[in-house]
Amino acid sequence: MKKKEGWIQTLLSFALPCRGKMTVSVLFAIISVAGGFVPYLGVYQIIRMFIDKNITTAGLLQWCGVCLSGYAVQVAFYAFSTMLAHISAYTILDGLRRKVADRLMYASLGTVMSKPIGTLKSTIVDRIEDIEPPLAHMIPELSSNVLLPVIVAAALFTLDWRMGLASLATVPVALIPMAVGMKTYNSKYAGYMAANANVNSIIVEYVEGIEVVKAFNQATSSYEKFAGSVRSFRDFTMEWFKATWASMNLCLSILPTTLLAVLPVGILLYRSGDMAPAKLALCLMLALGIVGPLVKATTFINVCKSMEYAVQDTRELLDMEELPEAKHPAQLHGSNIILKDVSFSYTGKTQEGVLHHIDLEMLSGTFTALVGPSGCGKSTVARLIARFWDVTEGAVSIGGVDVRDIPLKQLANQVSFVTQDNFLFECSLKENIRLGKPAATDEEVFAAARAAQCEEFISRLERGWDTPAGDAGKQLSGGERQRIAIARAILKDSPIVILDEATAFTDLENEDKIQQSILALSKGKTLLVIAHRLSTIQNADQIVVLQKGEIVDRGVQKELLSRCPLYQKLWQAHVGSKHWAVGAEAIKIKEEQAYV
Ligand SMILES: Nc1ncnc2c1ncn2[C@@H]1O[C@H](COP(=O)(O)OP(=O)(O)OP(=O)(O)O)[C@@H](O)[C@H]1O
Repeated sequence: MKKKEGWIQTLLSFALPCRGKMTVSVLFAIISVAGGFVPYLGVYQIIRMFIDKNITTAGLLQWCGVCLSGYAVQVAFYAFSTMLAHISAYTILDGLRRKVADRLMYASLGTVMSKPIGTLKSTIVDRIEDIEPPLAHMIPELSSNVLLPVIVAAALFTLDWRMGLASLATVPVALIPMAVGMKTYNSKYAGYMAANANVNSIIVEYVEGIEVVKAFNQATSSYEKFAGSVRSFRDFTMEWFKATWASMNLCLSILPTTLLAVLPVGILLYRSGDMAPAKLALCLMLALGIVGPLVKATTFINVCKSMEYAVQDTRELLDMEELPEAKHPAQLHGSNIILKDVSFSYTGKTQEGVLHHIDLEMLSGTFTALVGPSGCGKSTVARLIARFWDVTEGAVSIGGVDVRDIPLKQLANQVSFVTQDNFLFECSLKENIRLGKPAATDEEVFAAARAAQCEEFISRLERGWDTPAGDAGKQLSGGERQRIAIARAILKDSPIVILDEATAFTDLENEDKIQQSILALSKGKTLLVIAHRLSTIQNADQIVVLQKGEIVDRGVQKELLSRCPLYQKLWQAHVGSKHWAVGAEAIKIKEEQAYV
C-alpha cells in the first residue's frame, strides 16, 4: 500500500510549480533579517564612540547611515519577499482549485456525490483559502521571527558565551507552561474542527432547505438546531480557552523576561572587569531583540495547525479516484447503444444491486423509452450510458466500443443528457443555452431556443435573453427550465440524446410545448427517454418496461398494452391522471399519487 505522505510533504508538492519564487522569497527574507541586525551594530559603534569619548560628526553620521541602510535593506527585502510569497501563494491556490475541479470532473459521479455539498464547498472555497495566509506570510515572517533570534543568540554567544546562555535562560522556563497547555492541543484542535464542520453543514442545510423549512413551518425547530450547533461550538471553544489561557499567558509572560537573567550576569561581568561598558550595552540590546520575534513565532502554532487541516482536506479531494480513461480517441461506428448483461450496484456490493442482467439494444436513430415504477432503476440505466458510473458487471457500448474505452471528452460529445434537475448556471439565459456549443453564434442560440419553444417565455422577461439565470429561475416554471435545457442539448447536436423527464405531471400546454421541443431535439438521433409522462412516448420505437432492476417486457405501445400487466397498470394510472387534470385542485391530488 502507498505510504501516506505527511502534510508538509504534501504542501511542498503543492508549492512545486512556484519553487523558484518561493526560494527567492526565503532568500530575501533572510537578507531582510540580516539587514535588521545591522542597526544593532551601528548603535553599538555609536555607544562605543561615546564611551571612548571619540565622537565626531562624520563618525556619527557614518554609523547613523549604516543603521538607516540596514533598516532600508530590512524593509525593502521584506517587501519583496512578501510580494513574491503572495504571488506564489495565489498561483498555488489557483492551481489547487483547478486540480480539485478537474478531479470532480474525472472522478465518478458516485465518488463526488458521496461527499456532502457543504464539505465540498468549504474545502474548495474556505479550506484552500486557509493555505494562503501561511504561504504568503509564514515564509517571510516565520523565517525572520525564527531566524532573527537565532542570529542574535549566536552573536551573543560570540560576544560572551555567558551572556548567550543568560539570554536563553528564560526560554526553557517559558516552555514548561507552554508544554502543559499544548498537551491536549492536537485532540482539542481536532474537536474544534469537528464542531466547526458541524456548524458549517447545519448552516448549508438550513439555507438549502429553507423552502421546505418554510413550507412545513419548521422555522422554529430548524433555527433551534442551527442555534444549538452554534452554541455547542461556542461552549467547546470557551472550555478549551479556559483550560489553556493560564498556561499560555504564563508562557507569554515569561518569554519576554530575558533581561531578568542577562542584566545580573552582565553587571557581574562588568564589575569583575570581564566586560567593557559598550559591549554590555550591545549585549543588553541584543537580548531585548530576541523577545519580540520569539513571541510572534508562537502565534504561528495555530496557523500551522489550520494549514495542516487545509492541506489534508484538499489532499482528500485530490485523491478521489478517477474513472480510468482511454488515452486515444475511439473509432465509433454509428451511435448504437448496447447494454450487455449489465448489473450494477451503487455500493459495489452485488446483494445491493439496482440493475440485474440488463440486455438492451438501442439502434442508431431510434427512439427508446424506459418506463417503470419509481426507483426501478430507469435513471441508473441512463447514467451508465453517460458513464457517470461504471457498470459492476457486463458492458455498455456505443458505436460498437465499450464506453470505458472511449475518452471522457469524446463520450461527452456523443451524448446529451437532459436531467431532471435542469440546472441553470449563474449567467444569462442566452449563455446558459450556449453552454451546449460554446462557439455558437447568437443566431444559432436563438434558433435552438426557438426549436425548444423557449422564445415566447424568454421574451416575456424584462431583460429577455440577457436575464441572469438566478433572476429568471425564480420566474420560470419547471417545464420552462426543462425547455432551456433542451435548447442547450439541441445546440450541442450530439448523436445520442438522453432525456430524464422532470415531472410526472404537467399542464397540457406545457406538455405540448415540451413534446415539440423533444421532437426538434431528437430528429435523426438515438433517443432514450426516461418516461414519467407516458403520453410523450406513445410513438417510441421500443418501450422497455423495468421492474426492480430487471426488464420485464419490451415492445411498441400497442403490444405492451395488449400483454404487459405492469405497463397496463402504468397506462391506467397515466390516463387516470389526465382526467384529473381538468381542475387545478385535482392536479395537486394527482401529483401526490403519481408514482411513475
Ligand atoms: N447515488 C445513489 N447512491 C445510492 N443509491 C442510489 C443512488 N441513486 C439512486 N439510487 C437507488 O437506486 C435505485 C434506482 O434509482 P433510480 O434513480 O435509477 O430509479 P428511477 O427508476 O429512475 O426512479 P424515479 O422514477 O423515481 O426517478 C433506487 O433504489 C435509488 O434509491
